[in-house]
Amino acid sequence: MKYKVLLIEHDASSLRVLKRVIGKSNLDVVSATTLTQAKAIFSTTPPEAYLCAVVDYSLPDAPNGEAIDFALDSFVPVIVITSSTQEDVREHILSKAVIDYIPKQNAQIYDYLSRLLQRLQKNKGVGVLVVDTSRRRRAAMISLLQRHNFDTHELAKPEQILDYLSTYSNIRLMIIDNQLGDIVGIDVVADVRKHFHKDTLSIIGSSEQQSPTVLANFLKSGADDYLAKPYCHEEFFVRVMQNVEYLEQIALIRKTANADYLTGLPNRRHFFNQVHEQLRRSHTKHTLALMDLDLFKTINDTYGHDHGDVVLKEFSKLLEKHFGKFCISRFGGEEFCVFIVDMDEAQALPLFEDFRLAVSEKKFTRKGVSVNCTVSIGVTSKFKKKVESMLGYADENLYRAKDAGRNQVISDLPISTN
Ligand SMILES: Nc1nc2c(ncn2[C@@H]2O[C@H](COP(=O)(O)OP(=O)(O)OP(=O)(O)O)[C@@H](O)[C@H]2O)c(=O)[nH]1
Repeated sequence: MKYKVLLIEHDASSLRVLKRVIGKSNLDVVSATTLTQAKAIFSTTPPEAYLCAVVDYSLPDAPNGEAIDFALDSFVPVIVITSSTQEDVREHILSKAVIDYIPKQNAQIYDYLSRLLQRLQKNKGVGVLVVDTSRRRRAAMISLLQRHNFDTHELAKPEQILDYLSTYSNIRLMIIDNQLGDIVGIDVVADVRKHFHKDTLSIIGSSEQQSPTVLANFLKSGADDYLAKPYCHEEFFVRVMQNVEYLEQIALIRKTANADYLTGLPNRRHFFNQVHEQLRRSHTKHTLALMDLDLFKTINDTYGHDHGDVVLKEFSKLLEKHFGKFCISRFGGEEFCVFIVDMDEAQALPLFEDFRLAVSEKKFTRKGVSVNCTVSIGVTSKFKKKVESMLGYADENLYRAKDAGRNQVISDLPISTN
């Protein structure tokens, strides 16, 4: 869903630049130059359609931040921009429940706004759990987090944390107080870390105790950061954002390391990690298939390497469509692999036969030129100690498929479709 941003700005040149910046963030801009105009436009759209409002503090018909109150009263989060450098204006803005305040000082503010808008969109999918026995302290944090569009969760007691984190898998950050009745937050963190790794969950410990050992013990027990109470809003957000962004960076690095550069499919190493993970849970029957595009060199030689790349990418999409719920991989070159858990080759063969047919019927088109391509598939359910042993058996069957004329599925079973 493409969100809207309500932009209320009187200055024409600033309006033009802001529209461009917001539009670049893949958001629809709804703009107004006065509060009156904004009210008229806003009355026709539900507030849920808006990611936020970007509001100039001083407008001709709203000189003292009245437009901020209008947006907040309409349940739209607000980013304020202002050319005023007066301290009392800054304090007035920050006394309201705004997302942020951006002074119109230099061109960097547009870059900052752009990053902020992207964050607000991403935050909608990021869960944050606040664990604190005090309803007032929880409410204060939840209110701050909601301004930044986080998906918020709260718990007054630590006993349910593990179940909670397992149920709500989008929770990326837990902020936990140290005084949890009879239980110490530091001990809870140590326990949570046995189940949730730092790469998937960040933890910020927090306390009203002014003791340096609390901070150190939180960090030694597995917390990533510490927030001393009382805290100022800016510090709270900086710590929250840094921890969330750290996890996103890790996820990005992991994704890059695990994926084949051309097709985006899992690479061989990641494929076997996934397969071993599945085998830990299931010990019944499995099927592995090795696939190799037929006479692919001819496609490269005839139509060029770029067209060959298109074939590989389109083939990968088809593979995902047919086998996306199983483990799949591009092993390299024009060789692919599929591992199906809890299914023997007799059950899996029709799936591979369907796929082989779909590939043979597909047109791989680049710049108006279409080519056909077929695939040979070797399938096995034979397993000797390690799953890697299946590769050898599948490879033998793949060789037989090539030898028998290509464009076919060969397994250890004598079946009619072969
Ligand atoms: N376009 C493109 N070609 C690749 C890529 N990786 C490997 N190839 C090419 O894939 C071709 C594989 O050719 P061969 O191993 O001779 O096999 P084949 O032509 O498919 O013949 P058979 O396997 O016997 O059916 C070679 O020409 C490689 O250069 C890639 O990422 N992109």
